[in-house]
Amino acid sequence: MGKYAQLVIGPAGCGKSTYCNHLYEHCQAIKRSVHVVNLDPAAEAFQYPVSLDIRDLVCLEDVMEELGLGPNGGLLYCMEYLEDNLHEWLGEELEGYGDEDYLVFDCPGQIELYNHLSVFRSFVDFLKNDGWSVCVVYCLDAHFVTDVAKFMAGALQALAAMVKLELPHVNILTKVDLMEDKNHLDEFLFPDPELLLHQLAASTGPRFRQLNRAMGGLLEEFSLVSFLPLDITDEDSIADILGQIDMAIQYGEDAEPRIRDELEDGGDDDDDDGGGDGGDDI
Ligand SMILES: Nc1nc2c(ncn2[C@@H]2O[C@H](COP(=O)(O)OP(=O)(O)OP(=O)(O)O)[C@@H](O)[C@H]2O)c(=O)[nH]1
Ligand SMILES: [Mg+2]
Repeated sequence: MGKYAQLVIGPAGCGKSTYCNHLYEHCQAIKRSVHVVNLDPAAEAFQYPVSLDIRDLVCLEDVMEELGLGPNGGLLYCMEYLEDNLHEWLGEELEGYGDEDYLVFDCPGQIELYNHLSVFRSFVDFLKNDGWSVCVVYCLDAHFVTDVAKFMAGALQALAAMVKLELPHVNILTKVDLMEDKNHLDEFLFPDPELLLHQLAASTGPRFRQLNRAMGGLLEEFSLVSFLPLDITDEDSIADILGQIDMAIQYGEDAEPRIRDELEDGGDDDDDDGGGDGGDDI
């Protein structure tokens, strides 16, 4: 069936790890197997079971202590260390995973890691070469939609990651359950640059008009920036998101032929209860 992965990225504290945990629990409930990988060398506690952990390779605390670096410099060092050890460490770890496996990479929150450094580009290139179909899941906190200027900045960051990583890409607006007023939510989920520009003009001085227009034009030209809402209190919300990601990476597309092949091979299935009625063609 193939090997599939999500790379969950986004600004600090936007809800990446919460999304990973929520997705893990949803998959448990629907009996779908996923493995969550911690790629944050500074992470301390997890709500999900960690299948693979960057801290087995490099840990922020040790780096800060041994090299006398601060938290930001230390994190950059850790991620560059990961980049230098992709083949040795990740390659070896991934040998334990194969066809039909689904990994979810919970990444650290500094956006310069995606936009300024080459580590994530090298990381996804490595996964692609190793046969993984990867979808980038870009998380943005719903508080970004309380202010048009903030939203534009967030959408442009998402666009930059999209362009930099060149992968199937899904944007998620997290923490929607915390929004008091959801009346204007749709305007941000499917942003219309013209409308946003109009609102932006009301909150910024006239000398920014051209700059605002250029940024709006950029979003319009790519017409790629739309968001799926994540409300962790609503199970349908995570199911919809997973469905969109499945479509983006064509997860399960060849599942049907596999079932057919198994039936043609005699189909002496071990467990299933009432599944065998007829079964001539599916
Ligand atoms: N109500 C609500 N709280 C959330 C949601 N997502 C995250 N939070 C809270 O926001 C805080 C940060 O969430 P995390 O999931 O740790 O965010 P993160 O993006 O993994 O953070 P870093 O890894 O540090 O960049 C935590 O207190 C979460 O409980 C959400 O969808 N709804
Ligand atoms: Mg996290």
